[in-house]
Amino acid sequence: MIRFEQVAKRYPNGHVGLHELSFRARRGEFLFVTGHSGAGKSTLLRLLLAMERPTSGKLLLAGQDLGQISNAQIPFLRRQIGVVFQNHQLLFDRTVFNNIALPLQILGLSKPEIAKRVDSALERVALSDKGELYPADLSTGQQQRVGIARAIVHQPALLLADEPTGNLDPRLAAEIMGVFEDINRLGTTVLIASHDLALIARMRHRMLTLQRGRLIGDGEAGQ
Ligand SMILES: Nc1ncnc2c1ncn2[C@@H]1O[C@H](COP(=O)(O)OP(=O)(O)OP(=O)(O)O)[C@@H](O)[C@H]1O
Repeated sequence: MIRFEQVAKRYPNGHVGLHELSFRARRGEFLFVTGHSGAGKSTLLRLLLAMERPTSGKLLLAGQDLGQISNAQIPFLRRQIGVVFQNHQLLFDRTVFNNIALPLQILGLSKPEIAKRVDSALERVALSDKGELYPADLSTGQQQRVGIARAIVHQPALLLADEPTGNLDPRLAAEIMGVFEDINRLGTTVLIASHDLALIARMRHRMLTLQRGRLIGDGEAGQ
């Protein structure tokens, strides 16, 4: 599903985001990317989203070469990916239902199809009864669940998350990680960038450790 072959990213100002990073992830895997601030986690995610291009090396996502794809192909690439942010970026003047529906409205799906998919996404994050509420009516953990529902509503093959539990207390953070595991069990590949080592260690998934743009560890967390 994901293949980094000696991928390097050097920013125009000379900063190096990644140094010749190589790893592969299979379809259906659950993996964490961890490392201190500046280690290259966000760079890795931005490369997968084609927000940045590799400076050298080869990066393949579902068989597509992200160093070579044209700008016109990028929207099609992003339809295969869902993204969860730390501050979920919900629209507070829209209901929960309409927040989740937004990506499907942009894709031009019919109203009945949108309703069906939003209901299914709400069910997957255990918020079926909250669709008509507004984000301000929800707790922080519930708001993050809405962010996850919005990220999976177009049924992406790959779900990326950048510090998705950064604002949550340990109990809620563990709960949100459980939601990611449920989604993964249904076949979605999940890649989460996080520096919460205590939480990651309890989850026993694959963990890639970056340090100053280099891969210094690849194995099961907590080992
Ligand atoms: N847009 C950019 N322009 C220039 N340098 C950048 C840019 N983005 C990241 N960098 C540099 O690349 C390196 C890796 O940064 P990156 O944001 O990928 O790390 P990170 O692990 O996500 O850090 P954090 O946990 O703080 O978000 C850092 O040295 C950073 O200064």
